[in-house]
Amino acid sequence: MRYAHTVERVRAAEAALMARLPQGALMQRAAAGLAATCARALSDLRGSVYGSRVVVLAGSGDNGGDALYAGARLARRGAGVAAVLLTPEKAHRGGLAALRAAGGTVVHGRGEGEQRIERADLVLDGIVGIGGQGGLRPEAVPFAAAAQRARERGGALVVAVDLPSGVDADTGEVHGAAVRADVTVTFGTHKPGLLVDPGAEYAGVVRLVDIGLGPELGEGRPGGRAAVEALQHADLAALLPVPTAESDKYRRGVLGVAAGSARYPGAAVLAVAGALHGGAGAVRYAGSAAEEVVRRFPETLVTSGGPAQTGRVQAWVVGPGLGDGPEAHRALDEALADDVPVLVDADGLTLLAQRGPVALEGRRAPVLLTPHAGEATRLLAAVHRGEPAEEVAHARLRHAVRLAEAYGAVVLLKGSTTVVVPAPAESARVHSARYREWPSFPVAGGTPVRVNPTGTPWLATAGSGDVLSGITGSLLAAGLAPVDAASAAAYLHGLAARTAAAGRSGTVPVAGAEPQGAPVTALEVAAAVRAAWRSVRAAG
Ligand SMILES: NC(=O)C1=CN([C@@H]2O[C@H](COP(=O)(O)OP(=O)(O)OC[C@H]3O[C@@H](n4cnc5c(N)ncnc54)[C@H](OP(=O)(O)O)[C@@H]3O)[C@@H](O)[C@H]2O)[C@@H](O)CC1
Ligand SMILES: Nc1ncnc2c1ncn2[C@@H]1O[C@H](COP(=O)(O)OP(=O)(O)O)[C@@H](O)[C@H]1O
Ligand SMILES: [K+]
Repeated sequence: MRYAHTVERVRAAEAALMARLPQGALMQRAAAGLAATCARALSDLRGSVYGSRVVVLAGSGDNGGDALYAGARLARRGAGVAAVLLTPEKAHRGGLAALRAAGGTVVHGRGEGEQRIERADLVLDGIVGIGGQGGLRPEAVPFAAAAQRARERGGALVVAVDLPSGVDADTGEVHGAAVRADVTVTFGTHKPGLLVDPGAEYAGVVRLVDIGLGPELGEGRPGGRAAVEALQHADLAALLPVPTAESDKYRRGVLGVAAGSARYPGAAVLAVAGALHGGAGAVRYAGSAAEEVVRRFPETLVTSGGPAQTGRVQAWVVGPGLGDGPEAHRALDEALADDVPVLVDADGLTLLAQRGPVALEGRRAPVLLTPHAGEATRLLAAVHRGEPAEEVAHARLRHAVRLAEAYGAVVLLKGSTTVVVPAPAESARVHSARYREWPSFPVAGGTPVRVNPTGTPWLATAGSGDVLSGITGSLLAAGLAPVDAASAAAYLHGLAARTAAAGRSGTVPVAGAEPQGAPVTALEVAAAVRAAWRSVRAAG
């Protein structure tokens, strides 16, 4: 598992650790790790550190201190290091003295600073770290723009110190200008903003430097004190159900799928495709696309009636391609009336938004909502004001938490970074009538939010969401807890798309890297789940 902690937690852990260490020890650990990463990158880029051109952008806090000390270490190895001080009178004194003692220089004036940046091999972004508020301040913007020009020219590598300046450490939100980095060297633990878009996109490849904060952060205990966590191959291998000698199709899980309509039969086929590849022992389909489904997948048990006419299932997927007619309403009602976990997606979410959270009241078994940003907007409009979809996508952690709170449901919010939020505890369940203030992220005392590390923009293709619903439903029917089912399905789905696009299995996701290969269709993603599953088990 990869864990990320909020600024508040990092500060508390840092304070506890610093009390036992000599002053400045943590900063030296951070600077040593940072300089080592930069030295490796410079060696790869130009063959050696000696003679390379490095510019340090240093703000007024300890983030600037880290960058200046790292600059000093690079200068001692023969790099030409120049520092641009954003507020010279407040620059980190120890770091600046170390840089000067190692032969580094200070650049004066904006023009010279920009020129140096544009000619640099490596730019260190130490403008602001976890002490930052909002986007970059105006005085920093021209230097960030110069760094971006240097990157685009293909010359310079931009390395962010702890996190890209201007990115919100706790949420990944970006308000205004921010630095775009190729590599982010982060200290002690990941910050949520490095794992969630848009922040994750600004961060590029993230390298973690261990500075000894682990025990203070509760590492080693399940979940520790993390606000966000991301599954890795080994976690997934432990979660995926594997049949035993005693298994039969019922024990492996029977999933009900209520999807598709005369107008959208394809959604039914795609949801069933995802379900069959997701490992259910059997899939029961209920709806008016029964003929199309059985023609394409003869192994499906079908009825043209609704969920109430279907035999027993261990979980329902309801919504993809249902439309909004009376049959669609009936399918949603009947699925929600069954005392098993229910995943509501697509048109099912639009119908649910018309009714609001009250439609889920009285249910005991879990509900899992899987909206994209537009559907999330509609669901939120039922309880509060509907913010535009772009705003939901831009602040995805916050909005997914709001949705989970408002509907008392597990929420998987799809998009460039898919996030999975656990349902709030019963006591914290808030409904529209009592709604006064939105909860803020992270929910105090809450379980970590899961973020999916395998997503790829190749998934932005019609019907791929239906496939995800099917995979998730299968894992729900197999008995996985909803958060596990949702996050494991998102992981497999992303990996399957990468595998299908690249034409080879086992592709391990690399953050910040350009997508490999060629376009894929939703059905091909479903078919590639098998290869993804194999690669996960091989690694586990
Ligand atoms: N925690 C740990 O374990 C360790 C932490 N370490 C390091 O310390 C870093 C945190 O240092 P920090 O606390 O000094 O804050 P930091 O991020 O440098 O910001 C400082 C000042 O920036 C300003 N400013 C604010 N917003 C701004 C904006 N948008 N745009 C521009 N400027 C802005 C504002 O100053 P003001 O100008 O208002 O006085 C603010 O006070 C952390 O990220 C890591 O690198 C490691 O050394 C070792 C272990
Ligand atoms: N830019 C992107 N990067 C990564 N994944 C994406 C991106 N855009 C969409 N996706 C994924 O593609 C799928 C699309 O689902 P959805 O919006 O429901 O489409 P549809 O209704 O056509 O099936 C989701 O799993 C979503 O997370
Ligand atoms: K920074």
